[in-house]
Parts: sequence; C-alpha cells; structure tokens
Amino acid sequence: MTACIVGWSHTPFGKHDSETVESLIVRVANEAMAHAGIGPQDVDEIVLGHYNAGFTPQDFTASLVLQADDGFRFKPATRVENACATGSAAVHQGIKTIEAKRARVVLVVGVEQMTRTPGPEIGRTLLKASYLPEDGDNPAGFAGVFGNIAGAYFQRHGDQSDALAMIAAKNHQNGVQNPYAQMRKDLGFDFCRTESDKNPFVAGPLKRTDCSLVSDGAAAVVLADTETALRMRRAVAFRATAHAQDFLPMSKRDVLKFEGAATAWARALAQAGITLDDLSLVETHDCFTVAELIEYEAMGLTKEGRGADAIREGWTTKEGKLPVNPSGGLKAKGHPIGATGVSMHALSAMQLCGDAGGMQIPDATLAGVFNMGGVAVANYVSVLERIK
Ligand SMILES: CC(=O)SCCNC(=O)CCNC(=O)[C@H](O)C(C)(C)COP(=O)(O)OP(=O)(O)OC[C@H]1O[C@@H](n2cnc3c(N)ncnc32)[C@H](O)[C@@H]1OP(=O)(O)O
Repeated sequence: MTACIVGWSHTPFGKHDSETVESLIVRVANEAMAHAGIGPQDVDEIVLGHYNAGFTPQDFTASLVLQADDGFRFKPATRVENACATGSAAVHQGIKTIEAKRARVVLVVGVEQMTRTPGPEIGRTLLKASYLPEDGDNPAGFAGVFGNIAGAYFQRHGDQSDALAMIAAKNHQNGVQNPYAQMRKDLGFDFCRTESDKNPFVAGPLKRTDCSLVSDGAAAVVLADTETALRMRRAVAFRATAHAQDFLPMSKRDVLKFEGAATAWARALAQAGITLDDLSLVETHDCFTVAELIEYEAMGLTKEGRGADAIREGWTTKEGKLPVNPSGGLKAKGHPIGATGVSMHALSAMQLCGDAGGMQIPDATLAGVFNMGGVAVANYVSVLERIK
C-alpha cells in the first residue's frame, strides 16, 4: 500500500452554462485541498485528466490548475489523456509518482465540459477515441459503436433487452440518492424497456436510456504516500492498481469479451490478494448498459454470455451481494469524460469513509473501480481500502 486518497471534491455533473473548464478546475482543486486539510505548499505534483479533443478551444489545461492558487507557481503540472479512462489515467499517474518517491502529495483533477458543443459535433468529438479507419464514420457516434456491439452480443448470446433495461433502471434508481448526479429520476424498468417518444432507439438495440449522459463537471482527489496519509484526517489506500491497454482496432480482437478489462481485473485482484467476493461494491464504466453487462463477465461475476444473470438475480443492486454503481454510474450520474475516473475514485473513497449519504453501502470495506477508454481499449482497475 503505497498511496492513499486523503481528500476529494466533486462538482454536481450536468449542464453548467455559467462554468468554464477553468472555473471547474479551480473549484475542485481548492475544495479537495480544503477537504484534505492541506494548502498548495504541501502539493508536490499536479496531474490533470482532460480529454477535450475539441470540446473546448482551450488546450494546455494542466496550467489552469495553477489558477486555483498562486502558491502552485513552479510546481510540476502535467495533463494526461486516455480517452474515457482519462480520469483513472490521471489517478494512476499520480500513484506512480508517489511510488517512484518523486512526490509525497499529488493533486489529481479530472474535468470536461461537453454540453456547449452542438449535438452532432459531440458524437464526432467522442469518435476521435475510436479507430478512425474502421469506426470514424459512424453516424451515431460512440452510441453507434456500442449499438453494433449490443447487436452482435444479442446474435451470439440471445436477446438481452430485458437485462439492459434492468441495468438502466437500477442505475437510475441509484442516481436518485447521489447529490452529484445529473439525472436524479427513478425512471423504472417499464420506461427503460419500452420504446417511446421519450425513449427512442438511438443505435441498434440501444435506446436513449441505454446511453450515458453528455455532461460538464469536475472531480479531484488528493493522494499522499502512506506515511504522510496516516498523519492526516483520513487515508483510503490503493490495495491494488492495474492498467491493461488493448488493440484499438476492434477487428484485431473479439470485442464481445472485453479481454483487456478481464486482464486488468485479474491482475488487480491477484495483487490485492482477494477475490471478487471480498469487494463491498464496484463502480464500473457503464457508458452504455451493454458495457456494464459485459463487464459483469469480465470482472468474473458470471461466465461469458451469462452477464444477464447478475442483474436478473439482483446481485448488483444496492442490496445485492455485489452492489455495482451505487452512485448511479455514468448512466445517471453523467459522464464528463476527463472527470469520470476521478469521480469513481472519489465516490468509492466516500463509501469507504462512510460519507456516501443515501448512496452508502453499509459497512463497506473494499471497493473496486473499473474505468475504460474506447471499447475496452484502456482498462484501469483500482482496489481501495480504508486504513484510517
Ligand atoms: C467508452 C465510453 O465511455 S464511450 C461514451 C461516450 N459518451 C457518449 O457517447 C454519450 C452518449 N449519449 C448521447 O450521445 C446522448 O445522451 C443521447 C444521444 C443518448 C441522447 O441525446 P439527445 O437525443 O440529443 O437528447 P437530448 O439532449 O435532446 O434530451 C432529450 C431528453 O432526453 C433526456 N436524455 C438525454 N440523454 C439521456 C440519456 N443518456 N439517458 C436518459 N435520458 C436522457 C434529457 O434529459 C431530455 O429529457 P426531457 O425531455 O425530459 O428534458
């Protein structure tokens, strides 16, 4: 256990017309430091997760963290990017810096502002994280890519429309209890299962309720080495971290297997010396409901092709044997790309500290995070445990 989360901050996710990337960054940077009980003089390194790819004209955004406080002047600050896993890439980069003993305290910020971009442009901007020669022309954007995956999964393993609607309904129900969530409405299974004016098909078998939201927002965590962390208010340790990067072209692999996700999960569980049964909860990357379904298989909760069992048997509800996405996930909480992975870590730390309010899983001791970029291309798993 070499690095710990010692503080965090999270803006509400949603459409924030009055905010900018800069104002979101400044807000969470200052709030996370206050939560950790530190000032800029205590921070050795800054890592920013920001996908951008054209959502906002301002690039070079690591420098914007310095706008939070003049005390950050001359600190090392770097932006990292790994598609929709950008936030976890930033968190893991901060951990590596601490493990390399180049820093004792690292401030990690994740941010994205997507909603100022006009509708069709949003899809094209996100598709820059696909393999352009194969998927760059998909008119439905990333929803089109996952629509194809859902269609192929249905062909191989049978129609999963009920299971996908159950996942959507579960995550929307959970989102009601999340004060940071973009949608806090219990839509119910029937609404999610049925095509309607309010819930049209978007791509292949995926309806609107099968898709994550387009969001603005930011989150931050303060990381510290264990020795430093144990002198602070709280310490949530990384018991394991794993990152597995897979081929970008989907033609080079069986995309229905999420083998990169499975590899990252296997590595992290082995490193932590635990099995999936030991986890109290998981925050997983439900960019589309079919992704959460396949992730059940990749994490080892069910056999291949049987992901639906996990939701049908109620295992992944808040009361189930492994609650998945008690925050409401990307589905209800929202998915501001660069912020998502940082948010998952902040929310898991809240759970382990008993600070999750209505989202709280009673007596949570170990939390798993899975954040992915592309179709299981960038795969990050963290296992978190409170030690103070
Ligand atoms: C690896 C990865 O992470 S890839 C993932 C990257 N992210 C994405 O691709 C984002 C996917 N989502 C989307 O593109 C959009 O949310 C869409 C296409 C599904 C829906 O967008 P639109 O059709 O433009 O919906 P629009 O913004 O006009 O909203 C219409 C209504 O639907 C609701 N709505 C919009 N999106 C969603 C959603 N994903 N789920 C549920 N309700 C939604 C809105 O709140 C609004 O409700 P109201 O009429 O009661 O006010």
